Amino acid sequence: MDREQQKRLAAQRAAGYVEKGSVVGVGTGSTVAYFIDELGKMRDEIDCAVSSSERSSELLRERGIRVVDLNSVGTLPLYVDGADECDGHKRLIKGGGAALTREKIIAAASERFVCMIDPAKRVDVLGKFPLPVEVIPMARSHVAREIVKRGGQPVWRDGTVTDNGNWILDVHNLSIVDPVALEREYNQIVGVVCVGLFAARPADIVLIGDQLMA
Ligand SMILES: O=C(CO)[C@H](O)[C@H](O)COP(=O)(O)O
Repeated sequence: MDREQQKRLAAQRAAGYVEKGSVVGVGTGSTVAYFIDELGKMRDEIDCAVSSSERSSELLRERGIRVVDLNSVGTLPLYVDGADECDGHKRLIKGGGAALTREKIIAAASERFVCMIDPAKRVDVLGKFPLPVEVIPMARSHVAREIVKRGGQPVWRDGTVTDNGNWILDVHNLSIVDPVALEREYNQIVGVVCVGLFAARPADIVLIGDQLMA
């Protein structure tokens, strides 16, 4: 089975976690696009969605799903998103699609975070996928120097502007032994808006294709 089929299977299984009449938190990316297809089929059964990106909002509206602001709903019962890497503790690297900040906010505001991946993204140690860090544009060089001091190799994702008007540094050469500590450490660099490590708040449920990760 190819990766796209695995993503679609994960999205179909994730749709089983959506409760009738509820507000659904929706992530960003190609796997989430399959999930939005599934949500479209259930649009009369759900209330509305909170979206992590302009891209996902557009897809949701195209399928007749109302998109509302997180401030108007408070705590969400469910957030469904993809990831770039996932370790055995359901800790993630996210942000390949540059939506990490809104994704992390919605994950934090959700009671249950269901993450959908294909088998290639399951790793023992996070860090092979370059770690995305969203930065305030004027702080790009400062943050990059601070990351180099900490052993990382930051590369500016030139040309990418996030939905929040910020820039992305992708940090290469990491083998993340303690993801919670690294998330905390990078969060403390002035000018960092968000680190694409979801370790302090990992996923609750990980679907690898249609299989539940133990
Ligand atoms: O974090 C993300 C976007 O910021 C995505 O969830 C991540 O990049 C995975 O994307 P895809 O499902 O296209 O492989």
